[in-house]
Amino acid sequence: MSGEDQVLLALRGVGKLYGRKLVVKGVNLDVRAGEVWLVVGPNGAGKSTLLGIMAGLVRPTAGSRELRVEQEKLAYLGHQTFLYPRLTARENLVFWARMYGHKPQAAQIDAALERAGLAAAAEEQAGRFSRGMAQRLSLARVFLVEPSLIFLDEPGTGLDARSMQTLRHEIAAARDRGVALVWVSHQVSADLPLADHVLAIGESRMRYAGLASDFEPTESMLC
Ligand SMILES: Nc1ncnc2c1ncn2[C@@H]1O[C@H](COP(=O)(O)OP(=O)(O)OP(=O)(O)O)[C@@H](O)[C@H]1O
Repeated sequence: MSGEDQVLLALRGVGKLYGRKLVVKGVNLDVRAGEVWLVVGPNGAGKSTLLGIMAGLVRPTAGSRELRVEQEKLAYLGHQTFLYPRLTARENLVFWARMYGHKPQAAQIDAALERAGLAAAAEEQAGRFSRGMAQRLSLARVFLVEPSLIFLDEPGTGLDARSMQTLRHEIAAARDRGVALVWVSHQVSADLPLADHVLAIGESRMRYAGLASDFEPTESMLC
């Protein structure tokens, strides 16, 4: 399979205006199977907007987005967890898996809850969860549906060091299965070792898009 064949998502000249405000401009990007992209930039740079465009949730006002996998193979986790508060942790996972057309085995759900550190809270309503527990359940949901392309917007929000470690393992395992992952992060130095590519945006424009190993962040790219 050639590199071009493996492209799961292609952006060409993508831009976004909110009213007259330019938020994203001139983004070109190919995301290939097995790549982990870290999206970095200062607050308000347009990272979430760009991730939303990639995930098909925000319509760009310029350029094109070409998705080369089925929509059902995408998984997205934004700032909101979108859990069902009246459903238990287990029921949330089962419901979500079914939405994606899966018939999850009880053992699969148990394993996902265990990895998320939620085995003891499996039968509790998600609405009672702390921010960290809710985030862990949301992340478990993302990995459970076996997507080809994952978008995570600051997935470390609310996670303690151990959960962050689990998340990094999940990301590495997904990458090794050939899953592509695009990840907005504020913890650049901690997260960079897991990324093989970096997209840096600042002042609405693309500052860098390429190999993580060649990325030399400047102060203005990060804050
Ligand atoms: N729906 C919207 N309508 C109008 N303006 C918006 C909307 N969403 C985002 N913006 C503005 O677009 C700019 C970029 O926002 P965005 O959330 O994409 O940046 P970000 O880099 O993810 O920021 P942060 O690091 O703070 O999360 C901000 O100035 C924001 O206020």
